[in-house]
Amino acid sequence: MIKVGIVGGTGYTGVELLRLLLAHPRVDIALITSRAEAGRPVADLFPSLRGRIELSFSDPDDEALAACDVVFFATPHNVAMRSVPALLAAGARVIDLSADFRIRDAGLWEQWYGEPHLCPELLGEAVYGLPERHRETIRDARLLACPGCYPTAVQLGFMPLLEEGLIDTQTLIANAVSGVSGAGRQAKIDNLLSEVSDSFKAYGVSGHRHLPEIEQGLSAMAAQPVSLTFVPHLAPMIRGIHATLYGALNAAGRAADLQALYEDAYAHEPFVDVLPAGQYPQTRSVRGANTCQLALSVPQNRETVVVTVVEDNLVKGAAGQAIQCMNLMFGEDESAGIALPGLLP
Ligand SMILES: NC(=O)C1=CN([C@@H]2O[C@H](COP(=O)(O)OP(=O)(O)OC[C@H]3O[C@@H](n4cnc5c(N)ncnc54)[C@H](OP(=O)(O)O)[C@@H]3O)[C@@H](O)[C@H]2O)C=CC1
Ligand SMILES: CC(=O)N[C@@H](CCC(=O)OP(=O)(O)O)C(=O)O
Repeated sequence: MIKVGIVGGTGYTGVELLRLLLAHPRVDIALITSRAEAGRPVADLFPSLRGRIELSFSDPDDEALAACDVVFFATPHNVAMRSVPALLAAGARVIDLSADFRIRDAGLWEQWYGEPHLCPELLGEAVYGLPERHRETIRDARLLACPGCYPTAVQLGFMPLLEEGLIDTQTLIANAVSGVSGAGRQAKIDNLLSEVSDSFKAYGVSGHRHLPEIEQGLSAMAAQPVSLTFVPHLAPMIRGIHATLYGALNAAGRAADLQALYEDAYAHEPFVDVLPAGQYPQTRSVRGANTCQLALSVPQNRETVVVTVVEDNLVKGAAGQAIQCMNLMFGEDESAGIALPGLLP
């Protein structure tokens, strides 16, 4: 059995990890932390877990966490990097759902996250947890940096086009929409029901912290620097991300069978589903599932390709993808515990 610790068990991604890991055949959850709820039974805070878990929340404690085989950090950024060196030194492996180890350049990280990075020497070792791109290196990772929710959708959507060199790398556009759970579970006036319902807005247009992470990943796919216009939006739904991606096709792209390209590229991926031509993915279809669904469209002028992508931000965008990586790291079936259909048809 894999002995698991979760830091940040009361947040949205933390409880999603719990929901999925409790159904995992090879996982034993040893520790779940919360500073605010220390001592309280987990099932008392989350009644959906009644009868499924006996543990109570505990205060984060690196010594206790170090006895786990793997520790998940479902915490805001600037938290995991305080504990990771000690946990790795003690032999534990770490899967960080936050942004602490996603950007390889410490200076760029500090520019976007506004604090000095506490262990820049580990940035080169951290493996970016996008299995569709880094499956083999994930297997050997001690330190796994889970991609952000928007970055997962945008990178999976553009990947085959960039790897094959079929679009202009300087004019990429991603319009992406998130449900409110993407902002976390802590109380914020902006996220009140009365603020977000019956409303739709863009935010972070002049610069969102996911931009450098996405450009880093896309540039590696294209083997040259890419430039992306990234516009995130908030929609009145709880879960889900919908991204609409635009790429200007070059001559090779205009001549290619893009539907076949995507179907072939993702044919053996358990969690990427390319829809038949003419269909468009909906967030409701992947709610609760570790699935990224996408569709290709080429408007009649054949100048631009449009890729529409959906995922559940808390599953393929966070906890599900983290477990997919854990399965790879521990030699388990990649789909163990996460082979779930969406909650709605
Ligand atoms: N929500 C989403 O859709 C996604 C989120 N992520 C990332 O995952 C991480 C968690 O997100 P989310 O679950 O939404 O966050 P939440 O705000 O919902 O939960 C944060 C959790 O972290 C704990 N925590 C906060 N500060 C500390 C600290 N200093 N030390 C230890 N524990 C702490 C909190 O509990 P307590 O304060 O009681 O200790 C709480 O359990 C973030 O980095 C986020 O960016 C990634 C992809 C998608
Ligand atoms: C709706 C909303 O506010 N979303 C968050 C991003 C989601 C998130 O948690 O960021 P990571 O994926 O990097 O962890 C935001 O825009 O900051």
